[in-house]
Amino acid sequence: MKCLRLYLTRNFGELKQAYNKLVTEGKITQDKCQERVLSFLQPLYTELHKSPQKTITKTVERTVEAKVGWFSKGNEVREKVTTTEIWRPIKGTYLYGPPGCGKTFIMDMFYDTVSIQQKRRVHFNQFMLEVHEYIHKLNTNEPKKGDPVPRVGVNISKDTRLLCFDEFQVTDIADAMILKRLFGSLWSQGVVVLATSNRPPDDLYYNGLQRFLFLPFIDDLKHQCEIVDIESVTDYRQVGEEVQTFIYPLNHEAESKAYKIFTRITGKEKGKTHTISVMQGRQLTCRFTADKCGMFSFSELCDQPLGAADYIALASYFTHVIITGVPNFSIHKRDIMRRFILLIDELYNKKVKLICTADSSIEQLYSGESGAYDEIFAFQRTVSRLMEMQTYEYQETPHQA
Ligand SMILES: Nc1ncnc2c1ncn2[C@@H]1O[C@H](COP(=O)(O)OP(=O)(O)OP(=O)(O)O)[C@@H](O)[C@H]1O
Repeated sequence: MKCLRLYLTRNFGELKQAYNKLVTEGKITQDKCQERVLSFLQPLYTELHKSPQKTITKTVERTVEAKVGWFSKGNEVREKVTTTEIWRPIKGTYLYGPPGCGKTFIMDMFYDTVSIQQKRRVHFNQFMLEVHEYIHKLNTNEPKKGDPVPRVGVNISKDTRLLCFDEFQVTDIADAMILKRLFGSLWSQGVVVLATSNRPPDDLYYNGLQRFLFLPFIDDLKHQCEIVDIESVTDYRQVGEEVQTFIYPLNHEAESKAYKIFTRITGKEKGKTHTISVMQGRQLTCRFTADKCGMFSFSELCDQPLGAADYIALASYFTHVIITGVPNFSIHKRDIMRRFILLIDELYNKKVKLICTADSSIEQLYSGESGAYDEIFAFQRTVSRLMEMQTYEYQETPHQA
């Protein structure tokens, strides 16, 4: 418990100094919108270094018991007072804006600069997979203890003071239905949330099923976090120099190029089957692989019932992925498109080197349709990422298994 009590005070402006250093060293371009976000984050940074880190809370549980006996009158009220230590509550930050403008970069800088030990930075999809696995475990091991979701929150809070989420997005009804209870529990324990997202809170789970049940979570989010719009239009992913890893249109030449690239990467003409483990004992069979390079048809990856867990396993194992036959997208095949968006997110997060053969150029893969609000937004991020994945800079970034 002692290590939780930090008696540090940090210099105001430390975050800005870290940013200025990167500018001076020529590693990044000075950006007014990012500097404005830093000024919003500075109070959170300062608060996180103040002591005490923990505070005592009192919970009073009242039960009413009927009096039994000849002379009993009415009911008896009993009170049980429990005192617990929680993190001192601090308002978090929800940072949103368009793809590629540096939200993750700012959050990572914040995360690296904060010197508390009880911090965790995680991709939102990965976090929710872990939460569902945890719920499953509690339901199996402690079936009589009631709703497992708040207990998951309390357990997470034991060693987490600051939770940084990259890419907060809600597309799954299973996630949408537990977020209020999960985050309610985290916030009641004083956990601070810092999240990045492409969408303002009011647009989360925009066309989702039973959205009315999700809306109370949005109110809580706005109450618990400062909502910050980065207000930037710069997409830094478009700036880099490109290498051609997106081959189009689909024809015999494109296909033979894909095989040549496989041979160049692996030194082998033919691939063999390899099975990788996914969560909860599931396995994913990859038909054409050599070393850490896997070649897949688009339909093998996106026209099958695969999800985030499969794509995370894939992106963790392979350093290079070749996808053949990426089609032009349409809202009429929404599931296929959503899986592709998810797949690219995970490959990008782990810095997997991606080679695709496709119907058309990255910019022309999806032209948007009326009523496809969610998809148009989400696909903008995919386009931005596919662009960056073609740059020399990305190609030289090590795989993050
Ligand atoms: N000021 C800057 N100067 C140069 N490069 C930058 C700057 N800010 C961010 N970048 C780079 O731009 C790329 C995109 O940044 P980042 O991933 O943070 O964007 P994002 O807003 O989180 O995008 P998305 O919404 O798609 O997740 C990264 O490679 C990052 O290092």
